[in-house]
Amino acid sequence: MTHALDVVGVSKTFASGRTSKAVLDDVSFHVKEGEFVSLIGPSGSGKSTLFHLIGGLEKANAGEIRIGSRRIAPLERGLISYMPQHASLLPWLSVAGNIEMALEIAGIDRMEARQSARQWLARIGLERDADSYPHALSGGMQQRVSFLRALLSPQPLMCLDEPFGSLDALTRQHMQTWLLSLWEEDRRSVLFITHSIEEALLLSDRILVLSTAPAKVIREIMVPFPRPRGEQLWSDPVFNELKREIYSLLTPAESKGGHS
Ligand SMILES: Nc1ncnc2c1ncn2[C@@H]1O[C@H](COP(=O)(O)OP(=O)(O)OP(=O)(O)O)[C@@H](O)[C@H]1O
Repeated sequence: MTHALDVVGVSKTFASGRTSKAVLDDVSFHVKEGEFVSLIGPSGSGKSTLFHLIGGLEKANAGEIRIGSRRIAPLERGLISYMPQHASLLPWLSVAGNIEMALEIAGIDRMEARQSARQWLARIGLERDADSYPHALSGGMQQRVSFLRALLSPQPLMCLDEPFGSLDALTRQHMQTWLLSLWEEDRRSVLFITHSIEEALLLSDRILVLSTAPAKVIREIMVPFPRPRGEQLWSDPVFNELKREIYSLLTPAESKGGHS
């Protein structure tokens, strides 16, 4: 079966002058069609670097990346839809204009894009902000528009790089349940970076835990909760067990007071 993404034996070392830093060491994993996979790992473990390799912004030293059935050439771009940590909306276009542009890039003609953008904005509760410019929106609203742009982009794989990292706790929680309900209606293949164990457990079908750099995948966790999911998960004992398990994988032995 063809996967949405295959990362096979990928290694990456950054060299600068005489020094070099190995960031990824023989990393392999895949994302199935329609699957939501999260990457969680210590700070500096190369999660964003992986996205840069998949998105063609950096070149791997070894290994292969396939999107769908296509092996991507080094530095080949445009094959994924990408949502960064900070909303990257076009400041000179209105909110509706930003969405229309994503639809037009996806091949929808201008008149239809105009109509469809308004309908989508209504679906995410932003119909009244259609004519505003991005700078006039709150951080959470900007991220909703940014997510919608990624969702409407034509590429089948969405790579979301800690999209809620800069939001306050309450807004973040709202955004998680919002994303979940939208994604559950229209299951795209997603690779999601997060630092939050709860967020990964709430959203994902599978979680890949990375080690410190040079990073390897040290654990794959199948998330067993049925969908649709909601805040009832917080009180599920299995949720708390998995949370503890991931936490202990991410916490180095010395900071737990043990010896390795
Ligand atoms: N272009 C680059 N040149 C040199 N070193 C780099 C470059 N990009 C990333 N690095 C280094 O690679 C390592 C991994 O960085 P990366 O941003 O991928 O980690 P991360 O897991 O996404 O971190 P965080 O969770 O803190 O966002 C870091 O030590 C970083 O300094």
